[in-house]
Amino acid sequence: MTSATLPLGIFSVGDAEPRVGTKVGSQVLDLAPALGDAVFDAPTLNPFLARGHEFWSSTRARLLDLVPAGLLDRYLIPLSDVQTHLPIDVADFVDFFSSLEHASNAGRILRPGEEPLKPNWRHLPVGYHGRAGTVVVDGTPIHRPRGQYKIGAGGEPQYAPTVKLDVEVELGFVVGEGSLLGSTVSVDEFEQHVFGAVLLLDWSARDIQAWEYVPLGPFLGKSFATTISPWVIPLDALSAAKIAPTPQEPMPLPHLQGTAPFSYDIALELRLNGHVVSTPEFASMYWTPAQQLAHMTSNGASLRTGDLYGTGTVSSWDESGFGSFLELTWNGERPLTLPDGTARGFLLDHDEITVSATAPAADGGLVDFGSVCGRILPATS
Ligand SMILES: O=C(O)/C=C/C(=O)CC(=O)CC(=O)O
Ligand SMILES: [Ca+2]
Ligand SMILES: [Mg+2]
Repeated sequence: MTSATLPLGIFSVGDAEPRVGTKVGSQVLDLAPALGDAVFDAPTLNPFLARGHEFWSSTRARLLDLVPAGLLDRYLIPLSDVQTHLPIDVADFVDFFSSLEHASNAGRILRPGEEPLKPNWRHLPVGYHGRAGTVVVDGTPIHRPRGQYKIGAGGEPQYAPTVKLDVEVELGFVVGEGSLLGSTVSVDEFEQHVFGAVLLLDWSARDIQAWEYVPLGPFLGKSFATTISPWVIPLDALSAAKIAPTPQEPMPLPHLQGTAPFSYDIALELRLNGHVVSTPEFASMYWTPAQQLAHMTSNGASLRTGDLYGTGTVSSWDESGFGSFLELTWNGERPLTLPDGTARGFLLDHDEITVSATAPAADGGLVDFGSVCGRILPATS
């Protein structure tokens, strides 16, 4: 792992107020005193994010000079002594649906006999607006949601705890610099507006979702919680992970094209109760994060500091990289057998989901995204 990633997050020690830090190996650098700037003496990254791209890059350049030289060592705190917090005050939350493999698999599972992809899918990155206020940080317990759903095709709807609790493996992108209402943001302006990336768990209740969303997008089937990792990886740390995007056919309309399009080579790992159940590859995503940003603003909707967008489930054509239990168990019909001998359709109470990721770093090492974890608690009464 490289120590040059310098991800940003919010930490606290004991009863002290949360503030901005960067992770350096197994330590956290306390940025407000280390850099002498009150923008880091804040309980979220938003004030820092709002300062814009040039400030993010100059801060990173300063740290890359000072940290390896040992000049800030007195501001380092062992990670084991700190608590991490939700890194951003999430302004708006959007979730895309941009993996060809996931969209095709989900279509086959949920709408057998129909064309798996809707006619618009290859023309625009399909997405929906999620619930910003229920984005939580790594480690926050997830209560099994209740909702309305039908048991079996002919059954009556009932209001009960979900029996099809799922999770989707995603990346989340964090907007730093906003845009004006009525203006659009082009594919080429992505790095100007987006500060960095997090790991994202899109908790999904498939029975609630199936009953409520046709023909609209997901609502209560997904709005009960979304978990993100505590450390935001700056795009500047991912320069060596840039790759050519997946070829697109047909060619997207001009407003979804860039002059030098790119995606990222990021290897994800999904674990259930400590057992690796799949290893999705972000490189296979059809729509890029820059195209998603351009699409999101293509009607003149403005960006705000703290906007978060999920890329959509990262998946594959075979089970080695399936990014949801919907796919891994084919809607519960083919339960997984775990190494501990237990079988799993959808998630059970007390199950623990962990996602981690790495990407190539400029120094030949790896960028460590760290991990994001959520444990299922029984439904509250
Ligand atoms: O195909 C469907 O009906 C539903 C798919 C999803 O729930 C996926 C979703 O949230 C978007 C994504 O993460 O790819
Ligand atoms: Ca999703
Ligand atoms: Mg969700």
